[in-house]
Amino acid sequence: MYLEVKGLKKKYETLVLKNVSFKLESGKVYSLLGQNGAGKTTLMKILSGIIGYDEGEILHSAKDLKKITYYVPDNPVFFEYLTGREHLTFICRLHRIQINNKKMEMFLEEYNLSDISDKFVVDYSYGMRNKLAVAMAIITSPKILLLDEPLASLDPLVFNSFKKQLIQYSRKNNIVVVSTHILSIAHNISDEILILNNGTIDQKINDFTEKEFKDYVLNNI
Ligand SMILES: Nc1ncnc2c1ncn2[C@@H]1O[C@H](COP(=O)(O)OP(=O)(O)OP(=O)(O)O)[C@@H](O)[C@H]1O
Repeated sequence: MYLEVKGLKKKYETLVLKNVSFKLESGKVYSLLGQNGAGKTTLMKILSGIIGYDEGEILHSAKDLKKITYYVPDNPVFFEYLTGREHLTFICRLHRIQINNKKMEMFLEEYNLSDISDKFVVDYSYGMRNKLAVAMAIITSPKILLLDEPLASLDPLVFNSFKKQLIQYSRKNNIVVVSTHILSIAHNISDEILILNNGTIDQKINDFTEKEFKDYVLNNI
């Protein structure tokens, strides 16, 4: 699976994306970085087909990009009085995915959700909600997983297991894009970085040390 964006433009009242070009390949995690209002959410919504764009091209090897892409927003919405397990079952039904009890238990175990799976979401912390939102995406096996600031609220232990899971997921021939403001997370998790600045993208392989990474991003953001 590959995806190439060429000369993408998106205008609201002002031109937010002026000339955005980059390439994504299966098997990699990408961090999407940029100042508040740079256009990260706009770009993710365009990639997932939620909103359109004004000019440019999105080239890809998929039959239907919308069907293989899953966007997790920064403020996911839940049914407060359904449990985590019920949300996962619901999303599987919506995507016509068969999942038996044994598989569901394995999935809950793998994503460290067993303890909270039978609680109502109304009782979840912010971090738990983010975990559930990402699990709901992963259980549908999207080839392109777009995560809008999902990691900020996770404690270091949960973050570490989360990081492993996202990297593992990408290595199964999938693309993972994570938007974040936390540079140590971006450095830790990504194979490549996409810096959105002034409506264009700078794409770089992440072979930086953490200090080099921070210096580079801060000078180019
Ligand atoms: N539906 C909309 N109508 C008009 N303007 C919009 C709309 N959505 C976003 N914008 C504007 O587009 C710009 C980019 O917003 P976007 O949410 O994509 O940025 P972002 O990089 O995700 O920001 P943040 O890091 O703060 O989440 C902002 O100036 C925002 O006000």
